[in-house]
Amino acid sequence: MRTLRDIPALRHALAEYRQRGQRIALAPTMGNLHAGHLALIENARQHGDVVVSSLFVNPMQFGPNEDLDAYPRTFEADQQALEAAGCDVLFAPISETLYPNGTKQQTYVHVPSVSEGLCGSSRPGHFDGVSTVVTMLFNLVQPDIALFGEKDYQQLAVIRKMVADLHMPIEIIGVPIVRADDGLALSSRNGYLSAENRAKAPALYKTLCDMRQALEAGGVEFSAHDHDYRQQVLQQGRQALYDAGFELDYLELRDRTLGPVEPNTRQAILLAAARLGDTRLIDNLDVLLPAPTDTSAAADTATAR
Ligand SMILES: Nc1ncnc2c1ncn2[C@@H]1O[C@H](COP(=O)(O)OP(=O)(O)OP(=O)(O)O)[C@@H](O)[C@H]1O
Ligand SMILES: CC(C)(CO)[C@@H](O)C(=O)[O-]
Ligand code: BAL
Repeated sequence: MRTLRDIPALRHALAEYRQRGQRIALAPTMGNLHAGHLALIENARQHGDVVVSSLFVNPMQFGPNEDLDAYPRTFEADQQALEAAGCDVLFAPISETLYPNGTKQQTYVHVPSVSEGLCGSSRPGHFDGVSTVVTMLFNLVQPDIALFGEKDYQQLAVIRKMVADLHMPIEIIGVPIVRADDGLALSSRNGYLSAENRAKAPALYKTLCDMRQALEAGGVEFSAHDHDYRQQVLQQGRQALYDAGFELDYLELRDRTLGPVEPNTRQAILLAAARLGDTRLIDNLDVLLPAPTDTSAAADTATAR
């Protein structure tokens, strides 16, 4: 694996692969790698001929009171893990390489609508930082394919929209969430959890699983497609997280494009962000809502009886 820190070396190395007609797959990361990141590399190997990963803790996507300085940096271990996983090129720039004029005067990419609400509300400006640095990485690497984890579901949706709106010739692949044995979604920030909070953390996924079951099955008095029933399940989920010791940022049910759930929506997704102490965790789970009751058919049946 080649580790490259500057732009000319990266461009030179990638031009060689491109000249040979090899398809380049890019997996961007912020380092402190775990099995979730390695699943991106594994998928990149399946979809491309050359695997490029980037490791950059992007200052532009951190808010002023967030954990930029505390973010775990484990470069040597990450390098070894990437090499063992079959990565061909690691691009690990320093901040001045990507932001020679700092981040304040930086031209930025804003993806409207899908970057608003959810994490966009809790972390103002976060997705502008993500779309901007991902655009830079796309311009520098010019990958054929890029891989992102479904754990950061809104981020994936923002990148898909940016790529579509700006006609970037890149196939975006979402990789399913890799979880610990107890269900907790792997995340670099899990390392911030105290032993006590790590023991509480799986309640986030468990709550989503309980809610999925309730939403898919419906209630005794309600059709599972009933708006009030869904609100009741969401309220119970919020209470369950509160009881488990979480402070909730959001817990929402959306359609899979992150639009609102409409009466005929079936493919939905539960999304949550919640804090245990200072640690902010995110998770999501897909839900297949039952088909709406066909009232005209029900009325016909009733008349027939
Ligand atoms: N558990 C996971 N399963 C699948 N993909 C993941 C998982 N965790 C992270 N990823 C993906 O890896 C890529 C890099 O993410 P990042 O380096 O921010 O790691 P992270 O563990 O999500 O860190 P953080 O705690 O900062 O959110 C992103 O596309 C992200 O969605
Ligand atoms: C996509 C990304 C590498 C951009 O900094 C980051 O947001 C992440 O690690 O998910
Ligand atoms: N995994 C998304 C990067 C971030 O939280 O800043």
